[in-house]
Amino acid sequence: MNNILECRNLTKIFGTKKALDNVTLSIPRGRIVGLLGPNGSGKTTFIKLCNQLLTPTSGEILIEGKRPGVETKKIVSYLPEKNYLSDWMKVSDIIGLFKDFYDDFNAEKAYDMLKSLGIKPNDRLKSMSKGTKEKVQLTLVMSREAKLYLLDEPIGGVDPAARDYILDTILRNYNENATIILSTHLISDIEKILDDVIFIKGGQIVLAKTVDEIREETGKSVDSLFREVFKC
Ligand SMILES: Nc1ncnc2c1ncn2[C@@H]1O[C@H](COP(=O)(O)OP(=O)(O)OP(=O)(O)O)[C@@H](O)[C@H]1O
Repeated sequence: MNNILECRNLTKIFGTKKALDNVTLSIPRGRIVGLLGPNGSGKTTFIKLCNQLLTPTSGEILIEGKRPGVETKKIVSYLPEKNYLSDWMKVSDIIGLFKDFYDDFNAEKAYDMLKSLGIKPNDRLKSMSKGTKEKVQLTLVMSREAKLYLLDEPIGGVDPAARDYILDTILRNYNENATIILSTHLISDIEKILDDVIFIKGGQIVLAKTVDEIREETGKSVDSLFREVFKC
């Protein structure tokens, strides 16, 4: 099976709001995919459906051929848009927690990455800035040897100087057979690491191409094309 994720006619309706509207997609292994769209376009809804935090109104998602559930959670590493770690915890406590929870968690890798970001095992979350907490959370998620990483706004709260460093860290630490799907508004920062992009608007996919195709066909960067497609 070449695709790590497939969804067919996926629809999610909240009350009268169609957050996702008949989305059909295939995402291959070994790709870094940007899920890009304006506020309220359905990015978080899609990522939550992949993690079984929401259930589809109709249609289906298959991850390695299986519907989201206990089995898929073993191979999916998920970074939610909000910080869910308790403030009283030390970095070493959180690493212990991840080790207990996930068989594929590599604690040595996590400690190495955190060290290079200047974060110590005894540091407590409550003493950290929002951006530093985000770095900790992203490091933990990327320290799993997962097959699919779902990152919802991974660098939103991190200062511009640290963004490149974090993106390099992601690239250096992920296995090339795995796939990363990340949602972001910070397209110009992130486009250099992307293989593919998906533009989503009003819950519908309006474009799904490789970054090379976009550059060859339009002569534009992903950021410029995004600004054109989503001009207010
Ligand atoms: N629990 C909910 N109840 C009602 N409506 C919701 C709920 N969750 C999302 N929506 C609506 O569904 C649509 C898609 O929301 P979603 O959070 O997926 O967008 P997004 O692309 O992630 O936005 P942002 O970039 O602002 O984070 C929005 O119109 C939102 O208001």
